[in-house]
Amino acid sequence: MEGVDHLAHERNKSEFDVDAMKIVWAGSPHAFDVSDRISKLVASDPGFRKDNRSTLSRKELFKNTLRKAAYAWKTIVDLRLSEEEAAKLRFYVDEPAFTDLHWGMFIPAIKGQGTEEQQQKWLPLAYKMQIIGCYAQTELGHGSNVQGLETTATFDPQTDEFIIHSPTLTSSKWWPGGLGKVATHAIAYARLIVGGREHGVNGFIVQLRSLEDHSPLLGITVGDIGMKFGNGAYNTMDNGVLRFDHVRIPRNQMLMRVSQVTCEGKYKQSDVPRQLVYGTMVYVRQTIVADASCALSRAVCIATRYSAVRRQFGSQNGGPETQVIDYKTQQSRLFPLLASAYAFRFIGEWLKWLYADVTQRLQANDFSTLPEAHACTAGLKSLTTTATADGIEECRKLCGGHGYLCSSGLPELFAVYVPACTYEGDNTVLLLQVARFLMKTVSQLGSSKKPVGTIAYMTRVEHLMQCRCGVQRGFAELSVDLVEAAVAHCQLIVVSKFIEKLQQEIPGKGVKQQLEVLCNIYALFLLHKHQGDFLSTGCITPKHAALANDELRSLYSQVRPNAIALVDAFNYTDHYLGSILGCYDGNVYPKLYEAAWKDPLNESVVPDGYHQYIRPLLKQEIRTARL
Ligand SMILES: CCCCCCCCCCCCC/C=C/C(=O)SCCNC(=O)CCNC(=O)[C@H](O)C(C)(C)COP(=O)(O)OP(=O)(O)OC[C@H]1O[C@@H](n2cnc3c(N)ncnc32)[C@H](O)[C@@H]1OP(=O)(O)O
Ligand SMILES: Cc1cc2nc3c(=O)[nH]c(=O)nc-3n(C[C@H](O)[C@H](O)[C@H](O)COP(=O)(O)OP(=O)(O)OC[C@H]3O[C@@H](n4cnc5c(N)ncnc54)[C@H](O)[C@@H]3O)c2cc1C
Repeated sequence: MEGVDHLAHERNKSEFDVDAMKIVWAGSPHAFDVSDRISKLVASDPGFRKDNRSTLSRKELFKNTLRKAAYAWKTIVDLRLSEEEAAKLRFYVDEPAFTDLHWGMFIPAIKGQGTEEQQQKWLPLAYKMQIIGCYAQTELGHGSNVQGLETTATFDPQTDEFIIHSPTLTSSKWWPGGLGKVATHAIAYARLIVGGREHGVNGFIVQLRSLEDHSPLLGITVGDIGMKFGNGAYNTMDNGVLRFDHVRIPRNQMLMRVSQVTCEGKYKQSDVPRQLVYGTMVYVRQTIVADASCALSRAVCIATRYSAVRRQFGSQNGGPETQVIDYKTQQSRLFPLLASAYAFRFIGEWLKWLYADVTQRLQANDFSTLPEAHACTAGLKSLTTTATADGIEECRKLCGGHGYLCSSGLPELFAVYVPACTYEGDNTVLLLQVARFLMKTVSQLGSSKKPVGTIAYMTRVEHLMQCRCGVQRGFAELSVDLVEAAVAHCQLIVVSKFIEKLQQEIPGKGVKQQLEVLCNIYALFLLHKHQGDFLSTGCITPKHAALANDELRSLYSQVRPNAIALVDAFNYTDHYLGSILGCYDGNVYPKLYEAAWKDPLNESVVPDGYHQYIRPLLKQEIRTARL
């Protein structure tokens, strides 16, 4: 039944103002307006169609991505979209592409690590896309260990140039997105060598391809690294391999905000900390946290709508069967994910604020909050991406068999999302950074350096004061426990920032009450999941644990009538969701049926290969067949 809203009865049950919740989710009325307008613009333009990705070959898929990126750019220019609107457009086009790295890493790297002069030269070219950049840090042999990179940048005072070289196979750059087939330039990370002395890893702007015919420049070997996990999915991206054979670049193409090399061959270090060379990663980790809530909310929206449509068992007197969303077991798997989507939204918002704050301080040469910003971005990136990847897979299972169909949107979402647990820092490696920060803080307890911000609570934990002397010993031996401690620390940040959000004024009938229910679910679900730890450390009693479980059950019942409205508040178009199971009107079965017939396998009734392989089998002629 086209045009009928099969979820209308669910929408009528909701007890809060959905439009007001949409504003809370978007962050502000302005952000809602931009997001709403641009998502509809993309959804209504056939040029941004994406429902055929899983059936295209890699070459077709990639060419289609190039077309879409060019079309998106034309739309941005023709409609004179602002930077904010353009970023939203790329987001709603929803296809990983070289442009993510150009706007998301290449430009931020120049802004963060380039001098004023370098920014003036390179940024206008990059903003107009007259050059296209990528971020070439990882090598075949080293990704996590940035100090272990092998590419060299040796200063030649005779010519005032750097010689960029890949001395070994393992020094080949490997993975950078956009590098394989598109980027004209890279920020390449290499060990800086001046006058025979090494000065650590630094970034260099290196031109890779001709701006006339796109052919690789002298000394550059470059290509794509091959197919990745999943059909379609991240294969729209040209992750690349790159080797340098004594490639010469002018001296002023070393990014020189953190350290400089003069034409006489003198190395100078600014008074900014060396860690600023890692600044682009801090920036991107923060955007990844903000994106986690988008990916998780998308999966949750699909699973929630479908759970209200799907019925199994429980028919009485010939009446309808039970909606699967009414099963307590379904609720206990789904609603904590719904709560997590909201929790991650707010932690993403807070992290954006923290990042803006640290950036402002850095500009004023105040570096005091950098370690906390690094720990928060690293830890929250790890926590939210792990939970989101696991959450998407759980949503697929919550949709039963149909969740496994590409038309559910969930397999592709998982395949695109799961590398977020690895890129921008392997999640375990990042948690070890948080653990290092926590241990350093513990060792300083009782000194004049008082912990502030997200670690202020440490002074209130009696036990920590007692163990502060021994923390620098046995880090590696205790790393498994330390990683768990790092996760707990990050969860504490998420919960406390959710609670802080609720202390603000939140307009709209019933909106705050719904958020309170979700916040309680988020916190109590964690307590339930880790009750062993809480009980064994004496933080709670068995009675507390039982009470938490009772409360969770009651909270799930409170969410149930509002579940559909809570996912409607994400304001996702059917185009963005890309899921038959999650479509707004809930008209799932006719759409699934229709989609099946559009599969290329159904183009002919008798398949290609029948005469060659099936008929000889059936006729027992397999021995004489030419296979
Ligand atoms: C369709 C949607 C589009 C959305 C668009 C969004 C854009 C996003 C695009 C997403 C696409 C993703 C593309 C992926 C890109 C990449 O993956 S780029 C490569 C990323 N690589 C990594 O993340 C590598 C991870 N490794 C590291 O970060 C580091 O090497 C390390 C693990 C931190 C260790 O470094 P090392 O120098 O050995 O450090 P330590 O000795 O451990 O520490 C020294 C001190 O420095 C401090 N520190 C470390 N890192 C930072 C930092 N980033 N900032 C500030 N400080 C840092 C560390 O804490 C130590 O401090 P002290 O203890 O005080 O000494
Ligand atoms: C889709 C995708 C896109 C990417 N895009 C880019 C890009 O644009 N530019 C770029 O430069 N790079 C890019 N990368 C590379 C990415 O940043 C690295 O893969 C990532 O940093 C992890 O490093 P690694 O591959 O060396 O993992 P490894 O460090 O080799 O990890 C392997 C295992 O070892 C463990 N491990 C490693 N070190 C430690 C330790 N000290 N203690 C305990 N365990 C440890 C890890 O936890 C992991 O389980 C991309 C990667 C992917 C998958």
